[in-house]
Amino acid sequence: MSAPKEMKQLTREEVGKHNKDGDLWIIIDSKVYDISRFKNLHPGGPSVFDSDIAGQDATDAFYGLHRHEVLTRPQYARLQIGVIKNEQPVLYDRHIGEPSHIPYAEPTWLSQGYHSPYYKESHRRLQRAVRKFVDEVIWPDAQAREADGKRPSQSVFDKMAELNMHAMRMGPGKHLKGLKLMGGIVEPEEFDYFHELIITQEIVRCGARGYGDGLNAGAVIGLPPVLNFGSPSLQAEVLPAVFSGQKFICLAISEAHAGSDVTGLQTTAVKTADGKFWIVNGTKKWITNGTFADYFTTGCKTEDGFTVILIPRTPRISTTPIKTSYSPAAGTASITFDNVLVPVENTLGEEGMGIFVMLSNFNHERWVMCCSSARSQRLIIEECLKWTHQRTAFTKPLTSQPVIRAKIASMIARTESVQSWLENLTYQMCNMTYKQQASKLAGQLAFLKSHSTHNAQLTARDAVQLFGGRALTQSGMGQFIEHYHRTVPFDALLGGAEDVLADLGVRQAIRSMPANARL
Ligand code: HEM
Repeated sequence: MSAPKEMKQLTREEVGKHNKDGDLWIIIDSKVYDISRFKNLHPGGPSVFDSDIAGQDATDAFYGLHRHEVLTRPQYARLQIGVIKNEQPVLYDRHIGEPSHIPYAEPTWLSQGYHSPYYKESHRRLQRAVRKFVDEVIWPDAQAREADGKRPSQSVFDKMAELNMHAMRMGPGKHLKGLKLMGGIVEPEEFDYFHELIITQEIVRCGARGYGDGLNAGAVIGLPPVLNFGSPSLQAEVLPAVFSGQKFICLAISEAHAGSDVTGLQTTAVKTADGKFWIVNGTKKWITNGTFADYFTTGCKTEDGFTVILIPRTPRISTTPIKTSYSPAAGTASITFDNVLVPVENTLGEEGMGIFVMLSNFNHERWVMCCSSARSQRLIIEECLKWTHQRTAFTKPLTSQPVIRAKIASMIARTESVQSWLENLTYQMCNMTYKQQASKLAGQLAFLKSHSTHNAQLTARDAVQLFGGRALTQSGMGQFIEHYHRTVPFDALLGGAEDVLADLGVRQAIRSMPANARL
């Protein structure tokens, strides 16, 4: 952060002399800016500089109205002409690759001076490496693509592939065997659900929901059926293609006609007379990554019921982008299958048993969503704490108002409860077989997902109250709040609607009631 060498060393008295139109300097965090010409171009208007800040220290005035990032944009950074002699800049927004020092901006296990029984040294190594990678490679692409709506850059997929991140996002399992994970800092055999949680939570820190989904969310939900039910030859073709970031896959279940009610689906798969191919016809809707997917893990109505089939892209499949409230970077699509021929070997699981293929992945999918939700709530807390700390109203920082502090208290309590429950359940997953997870954790994870997304929406609402009008604009101080508030309702729907999941949790509990229990 030190000033470039050619910067003038100035005293505050010298700066103070440049305090009029045509010769106007200000100090922000010990850096001196010449705004003589910029004044009339200033997006906030020229009049703000006519006040007593001309030639003076405008640090507090600046941070009450702008994000730090404004000063790092090249067109504004070059307004800096000097530094104040014997002073150093002390303000920053984020240190690349470093943990945040804002209270509650990190889970306790990453906060200085706290302890956790869950995370081993390999988790900490992975977290540090992924944090750096996300800050340096993913974060800038996330901000740019969320804004321009293009899909995540292929260079990001490629770099993730080099580190085998796409494979790690599928969780622990034999698909990791022999792979060099994150440059070799974690052994495939020791990779567990906490490692996976770390990767998911680190990526979510980008605060770009559409981009986050664009970054292979389709594989997170669409590849497990291939991993668990695909034939060896199908796996040999599809897994390396997806793990190397060269091919993309999506889960194509929901339709305009039906979503969770799979019996209502109208996409049909009928066998050819020789029994060698399926002929697939129908439409799908809201399919994440659908616009650029090469493979479609597709729910079809077949003679025996509901069957899941892996359909490679052909010219007889058309995918059209759907405009949603988040960025088109997610590749959300409507899909039409028009007499698409698919080899029967591409059937995932048994014919007519597609529901088991889908059910088998629900727990993991919901757990991934809880990881994301817990971390994105924390990002909002960090934004809110910074804002209410630096913003002055009625001559005092916003944090001096009890109503503001009460909102922050609720946000923190909600987020910490989600993360703690999540870590508990992750620990259970690490110590249970898949079958045990299915019977013991379906209810717990349904509850946690419902609890997470309910809390997330309360936090989004509270954050809007704290940021006021700035929570409604897509740039400026409240840009992450606006984004979060706009996109967070998705989380309460995907992978099971909030109320339905809460009900599922209770129904599971009732099923486990001992027959002889009485008050
Ligand atoms: C080098 C110094 C400055 C630069 C480069 C700068 C740049 C900007 C930019 C880019 C915006 C658009 C909103 C955003 O992107 O956040 C903005 C808005 C604004 N600026 Fe500045 N600014 C500077 C100094 C100041 C100072 C010292 C004040 C106040 C005393 C000020 C008052 C405002 C106001 C009131 C707005 C409108 C904010 C809103 O609508 O939320 N600016 N400025």
